[in-house]
Amino acid sequence: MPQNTAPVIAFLGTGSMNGSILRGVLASGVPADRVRATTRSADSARCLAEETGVQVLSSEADADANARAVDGADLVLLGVKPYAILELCDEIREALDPQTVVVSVAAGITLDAMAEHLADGQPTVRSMPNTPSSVGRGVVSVTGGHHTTPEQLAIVREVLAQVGTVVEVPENQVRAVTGVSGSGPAYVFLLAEMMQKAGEKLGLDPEVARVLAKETVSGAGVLLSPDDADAEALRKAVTSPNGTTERAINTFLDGGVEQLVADAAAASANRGDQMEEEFCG
Ligand SMILES: NC(=O)C1=CN([C@@H]2O[C@H](COP(=O)(O)OP(=O)(O)OC[C@H]3O[C@@H](n4cnc5c(N)ncnc54)[C@H](O)[C@@H]3O)[C@@H](O)[C@H]2O)C=CC1
Ligand SMILES: O=C(O)[C@@H]1CCC=N1
Repeated sequence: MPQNTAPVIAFLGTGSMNGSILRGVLASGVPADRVRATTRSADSARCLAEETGVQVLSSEADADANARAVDGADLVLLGVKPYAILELCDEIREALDPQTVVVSVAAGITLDAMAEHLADGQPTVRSMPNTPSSVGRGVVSVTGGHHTTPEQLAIVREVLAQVGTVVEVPENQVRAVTGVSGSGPAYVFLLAEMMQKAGEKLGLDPEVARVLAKETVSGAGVLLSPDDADAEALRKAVTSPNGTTERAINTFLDGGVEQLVADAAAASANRGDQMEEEFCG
């Protein structure tokens, strides 16, 4: 993305997820002066500003912080917790330019609910990103709202492409995206935690077990990185007939791991549905 034409982006609520996208956007070469951010506390605003060089306003220190941050922005990324998204829409509604595209990264908040809390005709996008965005290896879905033009959606896609792979899905599939990739990094980290514990049980020093587990998961991730990489083929390359890995894989499969992963993804998706009912009515 050419630096002088980069859209001005405001990140409202810059914690784990919006912070990951912010760091990824900056790492891709978007200049810090094209970006603003808000957090709740003055301390976190100061830390983030020092780390990134971006102007960060605190909503605790300045009640107008969010409204001020969206002034002149082309894109606004809403990154507060789901229960607070619609309140934040109310807060910034009058300060938004009619052309500004409002992108929510929240689970369980629908495009219709956002539209009800913004001015008529305000362009909106619902997205479901994940935290590897901070290292440019995120994967994120986008769904355009009723008033979002293809050109506006293309700009959002272009910005998010700086932090990873972008897919477009209909809104009724965001629940499935959440179950696979939104929550997904946590599944992989859980596996790494369990591999470390297993190593300790097998008698390894905890630090050695930590390094083995962490490097195995991250190294396997690198092998899976090329576009044409195939998880099944990579697994088979480790699995010698009647060897050690075959015994381990069969232990996973006999223990019902496939059903367990499907159940976990469905539980995440179903919680997204529940949140829609709780917060969007
Ligand atoms: N953490 C993740 O891996 C993912 C999170 N999400 C979505 O991202 C959103 C945020 O989640 P996290 O980043 O995990 O939460 P978080 O708690 O780390 O971040 C929320 C941030 O919002 C700030 N904040 C709260 N109220 C504010 C206000 N009125 N004005 C300005 N800043 C305010 C907080 O200080 C905090 O920095 C949620 O809606 C979640 O559904 C989506 C995909 C993945
Ligand atoms: O746990 C959550 O609700 C958020 C949404 C997807 C990942 N983290």
